Amino acid sequence: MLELHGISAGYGRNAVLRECSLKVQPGEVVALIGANGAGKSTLVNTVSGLLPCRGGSILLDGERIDGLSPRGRVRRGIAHVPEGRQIFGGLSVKDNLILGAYASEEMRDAAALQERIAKSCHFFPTLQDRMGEAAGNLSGGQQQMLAIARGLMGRPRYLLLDEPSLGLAPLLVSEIFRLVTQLRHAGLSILLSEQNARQSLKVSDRAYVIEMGCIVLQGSSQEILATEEIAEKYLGGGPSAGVDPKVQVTMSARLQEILN
Ligand SMILES: Nc1ncnc2c1ncn2[C@@H]1O[C@H](COP(=O)(O)OP(=O)(O)OP(=O)(O)O)[C@@H](O)[C@H]1O
Repeated sequence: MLELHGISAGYGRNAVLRECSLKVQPGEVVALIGANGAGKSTLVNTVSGLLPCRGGSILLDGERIDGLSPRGRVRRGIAHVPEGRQIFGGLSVKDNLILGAYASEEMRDAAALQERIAKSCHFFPTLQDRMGEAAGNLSGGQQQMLAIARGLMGRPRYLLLDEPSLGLAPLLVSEIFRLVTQLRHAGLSILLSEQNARQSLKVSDRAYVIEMGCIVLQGSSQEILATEEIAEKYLGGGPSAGVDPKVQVTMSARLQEILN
């Protein structure tokens, strides 16, 4: 199990996360939902070690990992698929994948590496066909697939997906959420950070809502989907909503921004 206990983190004088606690149990998909700037990426970066904790602790299977380097955490089975894909556009698809195995011994064994690439691309046949191409030539959706496949190269047990649907066309967004379910069936436990609240609640078991660096609500995703306040803030209408579009127009700009 991955557990965060009272995590605080920030940038310089900007304290962002305030005593956030959260857990991902084996086999679970857990959604972390919140508006732009709520602190989702900061929390995910703190789990993967890109950002140090200023307080609290992170445990994996009961052992503290918050003192480990990002590489050490990859070795313990945590992969981070960052917001914005962060692929290397000038490198080939294959080289981007190989970078995902940087923490692994298999980096030095060509046959093992090849096998790892094949396994990581199991869900992404398009990537298999475009191994030699520059990653920058891929579409946004394909780049997101590549970022996820690169994460799988570390053979993770826990996958941190930061805003995987961001900037994608609606059809691809649905594809990404279907993929989350497939990855879960393949045995991965997933922390899914998303602004797309409705779809992430539909594919997750449990969810946490983060506002201004604080976890303000947690529960089963079904419960949260049915919560009036959440429906109004994040889903564009009440839970029973035969939502009148005229009512939606009255919602604040901030709430509109995070509608699906
Ligand atoms: N590198 C940074 N330096 C300083 N402040 C930052 C940095 N990254 C994020 N912040 C600030 O931390 C707060 C939380 O940002 P964060 O990116 O974690 O939010 P988010 O919920 O992931 O939203 P988004 O969807 O915009 O990424 C914001 O106020 C943001 O301006």
